[in-house]
Amino acid sequence: MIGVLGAGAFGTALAIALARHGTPVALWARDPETVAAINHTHRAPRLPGATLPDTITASTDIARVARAETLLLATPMQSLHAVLSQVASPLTGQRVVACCKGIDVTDLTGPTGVIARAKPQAIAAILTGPSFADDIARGLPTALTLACADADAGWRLQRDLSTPTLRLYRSTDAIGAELGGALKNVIAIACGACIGIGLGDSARAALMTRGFAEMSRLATTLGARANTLAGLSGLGDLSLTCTSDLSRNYRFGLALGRGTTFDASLTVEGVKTAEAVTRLAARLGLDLPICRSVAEVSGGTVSVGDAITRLLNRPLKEE
Ligand SMILES: NC(=O)C1=CN([C@@H]2O[C@H](COP(=O)(O)OP(=O)(O)OC[C@H]3O[C@@H](n4cnc5c(N)ncnc54)[C@H](O)[C@@H]3O)[C@@H](O)[C@H]2O)C=CC1
Ligand SMILES: O=C(CO)COP(=O)(O)O
Repeated sequence: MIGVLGAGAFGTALAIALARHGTPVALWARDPETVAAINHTHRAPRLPGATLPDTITASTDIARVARAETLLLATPMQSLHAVLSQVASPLTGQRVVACCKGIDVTDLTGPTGVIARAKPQAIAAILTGPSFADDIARGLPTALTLACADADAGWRLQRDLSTPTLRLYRSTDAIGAELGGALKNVIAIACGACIGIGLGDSARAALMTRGFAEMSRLATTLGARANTLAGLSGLGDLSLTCTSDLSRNYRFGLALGRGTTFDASLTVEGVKTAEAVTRLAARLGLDLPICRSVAEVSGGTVSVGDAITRLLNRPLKEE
């Protein structure tokens, strides 16, 4: 039995993939309507079109779901600490796998840091990489990074969570994997804004490349390995998110660039992450101009046009 906290698009998609492969899944959702839809109609409101296997059972009882030996956390990043706080158990020795992407604006740590703070006796891991929930739910081939500082636990998680179409690569660099997944969303917003305002594909390629340099600068300063950033969780997810209209972060950026409105009910992790990154960079004395621009434009203090002018007018540098 695997427990999944969060019945949004990603939590539901992972539940479907695991259940199809023969693993029973208990899914926690906070609202009873979602639970009823899953249990009675095998449909999930956040993943329309998908039919859920009947070995997925949903519940509003977080304590029951949290008893599973392996727990996947699939709520948005900024709610992760609050959700873990609702679990009374210390989760001692249980494998707790964050499936969200971002940096907590309160304590400026990634998902495994939040798990360590809330449940220090749990084994924290992260599952991240290029993967749209719809693709996973449809059973299309997907490759992700499963990172856990505890190598033995990571090996077991890789074995238990891989399926014939969900291919997990193992790493012990949880910091690198979670920072790659968090930061690519910020760069995707920048790329969306660049395309939205009409700067074209060459400018987007420049932003992706210089954005990757910022991702690597921050992540390696915080202890990540450079080759983790070059893997699925970093470069892999950056490529997907900065180029696909299916990405909410990219589409949010497009709306900023076009000056149009964006559906506020959608999860856009890059906004808060840009804010957290800007504060982290100031604390660490790092220059991350693209991330800072995304924070300012998303926060409404600078226009897309002014941010671009400022980026282009920076002193010339060595690559
Ligand atoms: N949708 C996708 O394709 C992918 C999403 N992710 C990551 O998964 C995480 C979740 O994203 P999605 O599932 O797409 O979001 P979503 O917007 O589809 O669903 C979020 C779910 O979390 C619930 N939720 C929100 N705040 C909550 C709180 N305070 N307490 C309890 N539940 C709460 C909502 O009710 C909703 O069911 C994000 O960090 C995202 O970056 C990762 C890979 C792919
Ligand atoms: O993380 C994702 C793909 O790997 C999903 O991207 P969005 O959150 O931008 O939709």
